[in-house]
Amino acid sequence: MREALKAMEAAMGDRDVRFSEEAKEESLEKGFLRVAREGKYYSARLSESTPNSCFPSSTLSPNYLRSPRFAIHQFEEAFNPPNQGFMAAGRHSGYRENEFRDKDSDVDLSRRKDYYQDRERRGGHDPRDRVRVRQRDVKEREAINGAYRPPSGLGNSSGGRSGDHHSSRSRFHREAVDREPGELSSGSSSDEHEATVSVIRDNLVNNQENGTLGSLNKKRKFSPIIWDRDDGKLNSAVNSRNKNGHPMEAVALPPPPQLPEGFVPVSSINSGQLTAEHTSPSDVKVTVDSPQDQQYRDQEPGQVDEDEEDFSLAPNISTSRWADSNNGLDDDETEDLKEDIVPKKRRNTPLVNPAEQRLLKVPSPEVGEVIPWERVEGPATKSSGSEGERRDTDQDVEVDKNDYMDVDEDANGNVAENLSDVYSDDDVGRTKSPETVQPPQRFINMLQGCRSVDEFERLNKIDEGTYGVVYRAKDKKTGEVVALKKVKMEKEREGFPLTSLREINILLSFYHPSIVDVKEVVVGSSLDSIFMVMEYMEHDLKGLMETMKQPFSQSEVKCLMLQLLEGVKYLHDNWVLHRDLKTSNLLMNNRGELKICDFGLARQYGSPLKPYTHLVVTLWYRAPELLLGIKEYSTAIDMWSLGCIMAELLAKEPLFSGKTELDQLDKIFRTLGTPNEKIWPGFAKLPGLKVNFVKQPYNRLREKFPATCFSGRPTLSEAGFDLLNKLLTYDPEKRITAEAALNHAWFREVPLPKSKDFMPTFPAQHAQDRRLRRIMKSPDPLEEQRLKELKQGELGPVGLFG
Ligand SMILES: Nc1ncnc2c1ncn2[C@@H]1O[C@H](COP(=O)(O)OP(=O)(O)OP(=O)(O)O)[C@@H](O)[C@H]1O
Repeated sequence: MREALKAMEAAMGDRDVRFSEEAKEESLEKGFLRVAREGKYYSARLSESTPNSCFPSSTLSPNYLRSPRFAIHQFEEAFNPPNQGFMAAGRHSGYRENEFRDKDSDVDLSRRKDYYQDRERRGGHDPRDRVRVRQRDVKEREAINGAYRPPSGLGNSSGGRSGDHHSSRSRFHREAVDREPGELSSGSSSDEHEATVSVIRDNLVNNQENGTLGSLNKKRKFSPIIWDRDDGKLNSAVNSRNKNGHPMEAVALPPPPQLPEGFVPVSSINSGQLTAEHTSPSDVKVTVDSPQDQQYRDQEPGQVDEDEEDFSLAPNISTSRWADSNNGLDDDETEDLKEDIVPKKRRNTPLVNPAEQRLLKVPSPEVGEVIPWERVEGPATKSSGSEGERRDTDQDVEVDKNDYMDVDEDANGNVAENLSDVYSDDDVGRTKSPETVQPPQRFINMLQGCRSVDEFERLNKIDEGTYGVVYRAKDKKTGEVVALKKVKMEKEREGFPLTSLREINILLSFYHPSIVDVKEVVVGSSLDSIFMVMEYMEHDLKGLMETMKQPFSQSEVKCLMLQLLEGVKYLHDNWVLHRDLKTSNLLMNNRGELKICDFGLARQYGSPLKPYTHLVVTLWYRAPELLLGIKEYSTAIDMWSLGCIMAELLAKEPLFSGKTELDQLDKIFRTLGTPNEKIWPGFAKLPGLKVNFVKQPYNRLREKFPATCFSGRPTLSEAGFDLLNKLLTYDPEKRITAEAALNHAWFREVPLPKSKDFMPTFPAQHAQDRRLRRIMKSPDPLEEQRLKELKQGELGPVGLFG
């Protein structure tokens, strides 16, 4: 650690940062350095002593330690207010004139110390203790419930009762709520398939006998939550675009976690070099009972819980890698700062393959220094991403001609590249060379600043969302076809929209094959027109499914879900919640690649931050805990969305298409059964549970996805249904994690996931404005609202690019 600190000093030496001995001691203890320079805060997390992120100091090599420095550059540039030239690289004088806070201290650790002492006095305890307690708890539970059984143990029904592991927790009574079946409600009709009680009962009994509803012990990600403080400020979280960008905290994240056993994601620029020693954010696990499908395991058909009052408190999970450090940041100023936290530049890699090592040997770019790609990689070793981009260009010409992409041509042209990057039928173990994917070229010319949007030729408008208008455009120099997302500024009175800053930062920072790549930021004629230059994707899944006659097959859904889960796992491993996963935010190209886009609502999680709004996630994909007003939520909200998406991919129609929040809940309850304290401890206390919802005691999801069917309904195997149930588990604590889902048996059974190369291709949608077309068809109230806004002409001046 000491060496690490020295290395950090050296790495940051040009910024004239000095750490006092005392500060070093503090840092060793807390794994966190905090620096105030020129009115801005920078934080570098050493992570060793932080819960959930232990890794040995040997990994804090100078290479690793470059990242705080990178991050500082990045944040300085990103948070230069627009009038100083947003993203105008090299304008370091900019922020000096815009100092948000003027702190003299170089290392701001004393408040943290005070905070801990204060906590101590108030009987609080170090969050790390909580981890230890939890870990002990895990062991105890494992002893009670038996050893961990992986998801492949489908059909095992002998797991612990869902309530068992809560038995030792404190108990409380909920207010009695008298409800009658069908009592609700929202006034909306249900689209459920009606089935007789006896059929349902038979199904349930059969399933139980078959063991399909049996409980499984599973490892559960010990996910951190967000602590709420202030209901009144909820809207500020939603409308945070109205805020000025605060000085940001550049946070060094630890190396990525170990991949699931036997699984090598498409993104494998990493290897297992560090995995044995590292702990990921998701590595602290608890054993819990299995999810949704077992929610009614102990419930006889027709039986409504009579012991609902006798339940246990849901655990207050509040441990995160950030919690320790952040607990020390207890003044408002710091809370503000934390609220606006964005992730630092980070790659999904412990950087071990030779190409990557070469890359690391190149010193980090200095201010004003241009580092051409060739200098890093050599001209012969372009990343597959770059190749992909070039292919995009070529293909797009093809698309323009006949509106179809030819996958064979593609494969012929790039066989080697593609073959290493797919889920082939005989390669379900997903082993692949770690050298297939390289990080993209994203060095910014610090002297010249951003390029102008004039360097692109507008081809057509693709879509328009809340925060941006997306165009298809061509780079005049390279001919490459890209997507340009113009940040909407018209409603901003106080500078650059924070949501866009977050999106730009996240997308510039992250690199993963399942996350849309932002190549650069360009400026329009006025400084307030900013464009993100993204790789162009021919489709979004929502639009695509609308054009399809048949739904995706199971093997195609598997291919898509694997990519989606990999992307979401990457986000969650990097402490980012997407918070708006839906089919229109999943892009697909005609190479069978799926990429997540729209990070406007994404944010970092895991700290005791300002309250998180529950008004995230488009209604149809919104988790029940959000619909019921919970504000302490975590990665599980994204996993629910994934359940809805999986069902939609299989059925080619949304699973729960509510018109209002109540209607949405009603639809969910009618399909999955009304939750109760037994299957979801804490349910009765949820803030939104003021309405008497329909009391539907059975999980009827299987009716929508039978194992066999001749009436055209989508079929789903037992394993597939098990995964779907686990994604759609009510209790967020029991909901499956991305990592566990990736290891699910469904992906290993026949039909195996389709290779990306053999995914179907579709006519490109670029000639149409996707959103307008979608709005015409979609009853999504949010979409309708947006259409209204569009019609009201709030779009600002129209130029070449809007
Ligand atoms: N890189 C891309 N390539 C092709 N199309 C894209 C790309 N990025 C976005 N789109 C299209 O533009 C649409 C809107 O993009 P995006 O969701 O990022 O905007 P938004 O304003 O944040 O939308 P929302 O209102 O859903 O929050 C997407 O649904 C997709 O159809």
